[in-house]
Amino acid sequence: MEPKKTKDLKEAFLRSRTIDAELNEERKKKQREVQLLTLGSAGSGKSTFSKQLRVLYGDGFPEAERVKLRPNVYSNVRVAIKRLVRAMEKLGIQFEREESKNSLCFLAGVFRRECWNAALGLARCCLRGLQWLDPEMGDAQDLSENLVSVENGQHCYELCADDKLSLEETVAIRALWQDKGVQDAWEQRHLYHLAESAKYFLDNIDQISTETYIPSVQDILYIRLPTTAIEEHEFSVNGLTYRVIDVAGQKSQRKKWIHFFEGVTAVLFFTALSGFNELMDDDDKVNCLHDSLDLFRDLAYNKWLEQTDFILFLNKHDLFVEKLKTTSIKSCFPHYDGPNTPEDCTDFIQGEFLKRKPVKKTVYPHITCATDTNLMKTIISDVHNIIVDINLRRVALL
Ligand SMILES: Nc1nc2c(ncn2[C@@H]2O[C@H](COP(=O)(O)OP(=O)(O)OP(=O)(O)O)[C@@H](O)[C@H]2O)c(=O)[nH]1
Ligand SMILES: [Mg+2]
Repeated sequence: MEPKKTKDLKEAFLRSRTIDAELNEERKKKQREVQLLTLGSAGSGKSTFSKQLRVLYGDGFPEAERVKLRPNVYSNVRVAIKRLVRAMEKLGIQFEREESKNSLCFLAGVFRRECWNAALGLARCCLRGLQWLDPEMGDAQDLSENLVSVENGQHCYELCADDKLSLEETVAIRALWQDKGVQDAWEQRHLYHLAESAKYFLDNIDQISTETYIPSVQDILYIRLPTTAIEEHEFSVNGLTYRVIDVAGQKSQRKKWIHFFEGVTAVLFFTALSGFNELMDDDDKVNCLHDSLDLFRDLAYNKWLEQTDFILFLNKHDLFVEKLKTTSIKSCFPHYDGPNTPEDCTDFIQGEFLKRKPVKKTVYPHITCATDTNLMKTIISDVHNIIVDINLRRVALL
């Protein structure tokens, strides 16, 4: 019979070999899998980046999927025209043409229906509050967050997402968009909040209102639909599995982000360069770029992200270049005294971000236009190489 000591040794050896094999398998799996957390203010381009991954490495939005997004295009058109008209009131701008008032009257009926929908949304929130009184259903925090997001107009994108744009509505919207007063309000959009893609959709109102309209991939990239719940997407990119976590950028939603800090391979931080002369949608006292800089600093110094590298996307560069033709970044950075060229201004803003990180933290900046698929293909390929590097270092430490 085998002595007990030898038997124990054999068993211990086998156990250790199994553990080694499991660790090896785990390491290999980790080597192939990266967790990417997209962070940044509302509207900075986080979801558009995920959409580009889907275009380039996923199913590319097949027609059946694109049809489903048609109501979102209509919703963007309605929200845009409503905000433009409201801004005219606020800015004291008059319609150029008398007939525009009739168009507005007609649309007011549509907007009223929307108000009913909003009231319905609030009623649903109240119901949730009542459910909270019963400890087994919902929670109070959920109620207050929903109320905040209704107040911020976050839900209005979903509330006016009818599946049809009637002929009368199309005619009225087109007439208003062509009115000089509305165009003046568009020119002054930095004074209130309006999605930049408004022009893209309003210019194409004739095409998108046809019965046979199916949004193109480009249309989908331009749709503005604020993220309201954390979304996870998985893509296979050059042999790596990307698990991308897309969060809601609104101020009221940011406290939820911390739950996703653990196990992150890299943070993809998005900022909208063009926000330098804009106010936030959810806090109209705060400049968008200043908010983004503060947010970046808070995250770069966050102790849970101490070991995590950041990839910084200086996004909406196309809109930034356009704005610089008429506006100086001095409105945002009064101490800036360099030339107002896109190169100098981008360099300066990049420097402002890099100033707001701990010395030891690695941040990889990229200048991007998230709606441009060709450009993003190159950017994602560069970012991929960085992610491979980060991942190799991370796995070596395991
Ligand atoms: N012109 C232009 N538009 C962009 C760019 N990046 C994003 N957009 C548009 O900006 C809007 C907001 O982009 P999203 O990707 O939804 O922003 P987000 O960061 O996910 O916002 P939240 O979900 O609210 O946190 C969309 O209408 C996009 O089409 C860009 O580089 N250039
Ligand atoms: Mg989003």
